[in-house]
Amino acid sequence: MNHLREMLKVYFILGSTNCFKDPREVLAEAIDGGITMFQFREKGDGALTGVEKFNLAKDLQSLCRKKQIPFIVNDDIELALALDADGVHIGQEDEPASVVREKIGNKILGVSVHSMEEALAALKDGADYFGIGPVFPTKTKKDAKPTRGTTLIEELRRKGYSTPIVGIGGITTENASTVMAAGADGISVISAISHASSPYEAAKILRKRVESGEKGI
Ligand SMILES: Cc1ncc(COP(=O)(O)OP(=O)(O)O)c(N)n1
Ligand SMILES: Cc1ncsc1CCOP(=O)(O)O
Ligand SMILES: [Mg+2]
Repeated sequence: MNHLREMLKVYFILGSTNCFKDPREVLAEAIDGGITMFQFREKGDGALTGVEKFNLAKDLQSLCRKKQIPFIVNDDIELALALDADGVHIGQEDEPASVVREKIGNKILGVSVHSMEEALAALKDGADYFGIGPVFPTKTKKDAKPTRGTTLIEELRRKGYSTPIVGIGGITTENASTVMAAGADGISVISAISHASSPYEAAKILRKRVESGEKGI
């Protein structure tokens, strides 16, 4: 867990409904471009289920393993355990974090939080990192909470909490540096990479922005 902060720098999330070409191709390019962590999130209209979902997850995990990129599963704890994934990400509408922590042992546990109260509860329940957002407007998650900018990230840092944090929601090469400046350890994106004409170039620029803190154009 020592390197969790480093691994969160450019955290790419993908499922088959987020891309216009084969997700395996998109992930392979994103890995070559420099993503540092990956989340399999198979959700939304037309999402795969059953054996098709399992097989896609297995293929994506195998791409991650070849390049030592941590592989996290969104929501589906049983899938994460079946694949021996590196961790899971859950939100406030998913299984309670305390129950998930019991099920997954010392695998990475990410929890979405939207307030100080949720953050403190998640810490008590064993969260390793927070996903905070949507920072900016997003079209990718239909049931996303209202956009709140970087206020919660700033509040947590101002109050001295050092828990690893990623900002999520509407993050692009242009605004990634704002999220880092607020105190995040990294940025989590779907469409900025999955919809890019070159997922390789998009991942490469995001990595550069996160590491240099430079504003994009
Ligand atoms: C890194 C990261 N942060 C937040 C989320 C959102 O999780 P959740 O609120 O459970 O919503 P869904 O992704 O399940 O629709 C995330 N997945 N990853
Ligand atoms: C999963 C999730 N949780 C909060 S916003 C969001 C969607 C992020 O997608 P994008 O990077 O395309 O805005
Ligand atoms: Mg969820």
